[in-house]
Amino acid sequence: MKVGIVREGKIKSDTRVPLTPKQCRYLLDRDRDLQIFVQPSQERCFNDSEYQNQGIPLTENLAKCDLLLGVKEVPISLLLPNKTYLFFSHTIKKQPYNRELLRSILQQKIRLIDYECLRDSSGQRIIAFGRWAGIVGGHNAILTWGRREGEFLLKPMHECHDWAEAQTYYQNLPLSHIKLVVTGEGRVAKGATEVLDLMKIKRVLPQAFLEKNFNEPVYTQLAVKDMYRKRGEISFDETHYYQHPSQYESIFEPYTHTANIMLNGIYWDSRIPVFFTSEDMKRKDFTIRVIADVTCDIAPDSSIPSTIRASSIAEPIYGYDPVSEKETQPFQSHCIDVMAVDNLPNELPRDASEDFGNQLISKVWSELNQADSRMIYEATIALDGDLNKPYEYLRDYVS
Ligand SMILES: NC(=O)c1ccc[n+]([C@@H]2O[C@H](COP(=O)([O-])OP(=O)(O)OC[C@H]3O[C@@H](n4cnc5c(N)ncnc54)[C@H](O)[C@@H]3O)[C@@H](O)[C@H]2O)c1
Repeated sequence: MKVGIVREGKIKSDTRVPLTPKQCRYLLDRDRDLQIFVQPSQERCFNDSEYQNQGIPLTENLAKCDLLLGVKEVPISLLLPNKTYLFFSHTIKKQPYNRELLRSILQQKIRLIDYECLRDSSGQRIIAFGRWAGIVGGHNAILTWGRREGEFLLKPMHECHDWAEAQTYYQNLPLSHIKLVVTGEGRVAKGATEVLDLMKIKRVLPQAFLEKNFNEPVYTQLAVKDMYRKRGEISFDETHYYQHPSQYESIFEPYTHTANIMLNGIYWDSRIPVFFTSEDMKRKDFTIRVIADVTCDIAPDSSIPSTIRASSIAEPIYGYDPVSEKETQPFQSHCIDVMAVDNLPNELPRDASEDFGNQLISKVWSELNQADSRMIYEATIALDGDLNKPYEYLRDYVS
C-alpha cells in the first residue's frame, strides 16, 4: 500500500499530523509492502527534515498513493479523484459549510473515511483529539478568568514548549473562590478535568456545588442525568435519553445562578436541548462570566447561544454582550467572555499528534488493510460516487 500524508490546506496554521515521523518509521519497519510519502510543509509541528531523517520521502505529487491521510478537511481544489481519503470531514451533521466538499467528493468518486465515524463494537469513538482539546480548553478557561479578573496571567498553551511545560505553571495559581462547571463525561471533559485536578481545584458533587459555599476554588462535572430530564417525569433512563433526546428538557438552570465559569464538553446536535437561551443570559442572576465552549457548535445551531463564531488560537477570547446579543471586546464586566477555539489540540500539536498517531496505529491501521472491515465500512461516508448506506440520510444535504 502507498500512503500519502497531505499538507494541511484548510487552516494553514494547523500544524498537526496524522502520523509522526517516528510512527511512519515504525509502520514501515513492520510492513515491507508499505510505502509512505509526505507532501512538504513549512507549517507542520514535525518539519520536513524530521520525516526525511526517518527515511520518508517528500513529494509534492501524491497521485501515486492509494490512501491519503490528513487531519482537517481537505480543500476542494486539492482533492485528487478516485483516491481513498481519511480526515475529519465535518459533514455528518450536515454542516452547511462543508456541503460543497461532500458534493465534490462524490463527483470525484473519492472514498471518504472519516475519523469521527470510526467506532468500536459498542459504538464508542476510537480515535480523537478530544483529550487534548479538553486539556487546552481547561487551560484556556482558567487563563481567561485570570485575565478577566486581573488576577494572574497564565502563559498560553501554544507558547509552551509542550504539555510538560504548561503543567509547571499550575502549582501556585492565585485563583479566587471560583465555581466552574464542566459538562459531559467524554474525552474533552476528561482532558479538562485533568487540568483542573493538576491546578488543585477541588472537585465536588453537583448537589454540593449548587448548595454550598466554599473557601476555595471548586469544580463539578455533569453527566447527562445531571443536565436533562424527560418532560413531565422525575426518573432518568439514560438509554432512552440517548435514543430520544428531543423528548427531554434541560435542567441546567441552577448552574447559571451558581457557576462563574462553564466549560462545555458535550457532543451536541439539534435534537438535544440547549443549556440556556439568549434571553436567559440577559437575567441579572446569570452568574456565568466565562464560557469555554470546547464543543464549539456555532449559534444558532449550538447548545450555547453566545458562541456566535469560532475564535482562533492567536485571539482565543471575545466578549458577548447579553443585552445586544452581539460580540464585544473581551474582559468587560457587563459582558461574558467566550473562548471558542475550534482547533484547540493544535495548541499542543506535537503531544496531540503523537497520541492521535498511536491510536491510528493500534486501533485502525490493520483494519485499513482488510477488505471486509466492519469498522471501516461504517466510517466510510462516500464511495464510488455515492453515499455509503449508513450515510443515506445525507442525501438531501448533498442533492
Ligand atoms: N474545539 C475543539 O478544538 C474540539 C476538538 C475536539 C473535539 N471537539 C468537540 O468536543 C465535543 C466532545 O468531544 P469528545 O471527544 O469529548 O466526545 P466523546 O464522544 O468522547 O464524549 C462526548 C460526551 O458528550 C456527552 N454526550 C454525548 N451524547 C450526548 C447527548 N445526546 N446529549 C448530551 N450529551 C451528550 C457525553 O457526556 C459524552 O461522554 C464534540 O462535539 C467534538 O466535536 C472540539
